[in-house]
Amino acid sequence: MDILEGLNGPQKEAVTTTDGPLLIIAGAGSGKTRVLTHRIAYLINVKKVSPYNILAITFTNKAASEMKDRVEKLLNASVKNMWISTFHSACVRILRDGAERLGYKRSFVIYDTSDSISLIRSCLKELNLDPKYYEPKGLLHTISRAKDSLMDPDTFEKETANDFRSKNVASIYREYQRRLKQLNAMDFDDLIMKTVELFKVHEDFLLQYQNMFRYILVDEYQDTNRAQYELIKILSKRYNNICVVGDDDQSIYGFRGADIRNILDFERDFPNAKVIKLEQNYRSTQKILNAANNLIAHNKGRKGKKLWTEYEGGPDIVLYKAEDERMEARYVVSSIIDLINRGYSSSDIVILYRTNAQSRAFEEELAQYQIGYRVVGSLRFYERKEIKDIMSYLRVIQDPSDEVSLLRIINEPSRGIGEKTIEQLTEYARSNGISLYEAAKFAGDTDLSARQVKGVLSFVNIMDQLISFKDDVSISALVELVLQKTGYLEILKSENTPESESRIENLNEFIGAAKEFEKDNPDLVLEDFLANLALVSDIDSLEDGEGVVMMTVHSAKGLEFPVVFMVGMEDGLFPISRALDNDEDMEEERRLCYVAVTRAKERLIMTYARTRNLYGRTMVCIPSRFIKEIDIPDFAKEPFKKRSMSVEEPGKVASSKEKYAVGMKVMHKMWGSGIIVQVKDMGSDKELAIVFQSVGLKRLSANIAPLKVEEG
Ligand SMILES: Nc1ncnc2c1ncn2[C@@H]1O[C@H](COP(=O)(O)OP(=O)(O)OP(=O)(O)O)[C@@H](O)[C@H]1O
Ligand SMILES: [Mg+2]
Repeated sequence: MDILEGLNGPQKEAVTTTDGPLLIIAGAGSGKTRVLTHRIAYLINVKKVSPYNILAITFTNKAASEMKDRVEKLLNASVKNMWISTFHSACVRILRDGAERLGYKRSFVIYDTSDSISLIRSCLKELNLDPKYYEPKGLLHTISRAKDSLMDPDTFEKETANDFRSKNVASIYREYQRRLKQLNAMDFDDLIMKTVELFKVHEDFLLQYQNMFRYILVDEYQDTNRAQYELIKILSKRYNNICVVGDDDQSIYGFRGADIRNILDFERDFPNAKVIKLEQNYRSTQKILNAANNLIAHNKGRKGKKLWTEYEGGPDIVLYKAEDERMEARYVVSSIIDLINRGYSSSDIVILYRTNAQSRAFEEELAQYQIGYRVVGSLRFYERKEIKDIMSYLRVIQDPSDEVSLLRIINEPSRGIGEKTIEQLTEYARSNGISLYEAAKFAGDTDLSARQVKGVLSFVNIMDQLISFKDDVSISALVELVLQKTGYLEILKSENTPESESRIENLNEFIGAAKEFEKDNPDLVLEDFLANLALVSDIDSLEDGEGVVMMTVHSAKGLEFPVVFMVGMEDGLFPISRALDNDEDMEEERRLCYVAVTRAKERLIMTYARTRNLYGRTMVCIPSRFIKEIDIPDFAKEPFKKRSMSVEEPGKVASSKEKYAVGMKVMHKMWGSGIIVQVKDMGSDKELAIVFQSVGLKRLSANIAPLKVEEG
């Protein structure tokens, strides 16, 4: 197979310009990733470069394995051992080889976030600092940013430590690094920083790798941080065959230390760099590209470029205004049902949102119609740690003998109730034939130390209090009380990291879910609420490649879908509120929106709500400024065929099978009310798939089922 086949002129040039520095700066969907894969194949097949002399870097493991697949197809040979990987996995491989030179053992361990946090805790103890004022997660975040810009503890101290607190932070960083090394461990950020250090200190080692990686390729270059940039700069110094592809308009990781200067300054740092622009887009319709071009034109400081395509026409972009977030979810899901009926498969469709907490409304609505979905890059709402924790609290309040739930929360947040304590309590419970919760009340009668007893009793105290509130306050108020009385919320607040912020958002969203439930079911109690949650959270997991995809815009980078829903298009949500008074953040939000728009191949549907309950608050919303900037004169107002809701009077028997359509509400004699989700032609009859509130999905014959059409 000819490797240059299926490439346009500039793409061919990019593939065949193999020597010297090359910057391919091009808009979304213009074939950058495709150029990289063809370039690898070209180097190997035509230039006879050994696969071992190539290093290709992508942003995620998924992207790396996709790139391998594509190269294998082009070459018709296996590339299993090739260095096509993320920055982190490439560095692990290099460090396994050279870590001994830095005083680590070959077998160094890699610490994940939770390991790192417990280590920071222990450093605080060592330094006699109070974790209340030096919150471990916040510290880790600070240390991580320092490592992103290659600041070791000394540099960090010199450059930032100018008051009492920051001096202490520098000491914590120093102690943390000392302990890591002592433990023969590296955290994620060390992987990059230590590799750079290794190369800087050991020239012979560097030379060995420079000779090995004669050709270096980097995808999504706009999102590299300083440390990663230094790494590729130092590696490519000898042969200078470095090809980076990126799109300054898609730089969206500034908050994680990605440095847009890396792309804007490439030509300065690599003199003689050749620059190739790709402008033809092969992904999207012209209508979608117009939207993307209009939007991004509002950013200053960019290397201006405009996308075009031969794919004229295509369906109009849809803008839908919903009354509130539940109507928004309902609209999106009924549109999805319509699209599926028109032949799209559910995995062609993605719902993109700005923050994870937004997924809940869609998850619930999709579950109701039994449409499979996957939440990518994060957990489903009800699988998230903080949500499981709060649900466990509620379960224990409902039924203190629920041991599984009790064990989940007895030391969450940490109250010094460790494994040993729990073991002893369990034993006491078993030998006295009582529940673990009962046993906890008698902690004083066990062999536990005074300190342990105190911890256990204070937990029981809080829980007893909460249990006594159960019947007197609403469910949502109870949830708030749990978060307050247990200190759960306070601890998250003091962490003050993007992660803890998102946990708080999710918890507030959970309060919102409880409020919704109360409003809809004023007579129901905690037990019913929990039963209802069990239903929503218990959906079978899907095979890979099935189901509607849901994810944040951040995780959609590099991907493409025939149908894209962009939901929650409101000022304060997208763009996110903190960007409203900060120009730099606003430009990053706009790039993020550009990423979202350019994921769409055929259809783009944007929705916003007039009012929104999010994070447990009701807000009156203003449509996103990005909608105006996208500036489409003719948004389709009624995107999907208006469903023939009912031509009959409400409640009248639908006698003709023609009367049924997807989305109709019907009333069944036995099963009560339901909604038609599919109509299949069966010759003279039709098969109706209906989701009933009482019994779930049923398939019925239109001719004989005892149905009445309800008012839409
Ligand atoms: N010359 C071409 N002929 C036909 N299809 C092409 C061509 N170049 C790219 N494509 C197709 O266009 C789509 C977008 O390509 P690709 O993902 O490589 O773009 P990209 O520039 O990496 O996009 P992003 O900026 O979103 O990462 C893919 O489906 C790809 O197969
Ligand atoms: Mg790409």
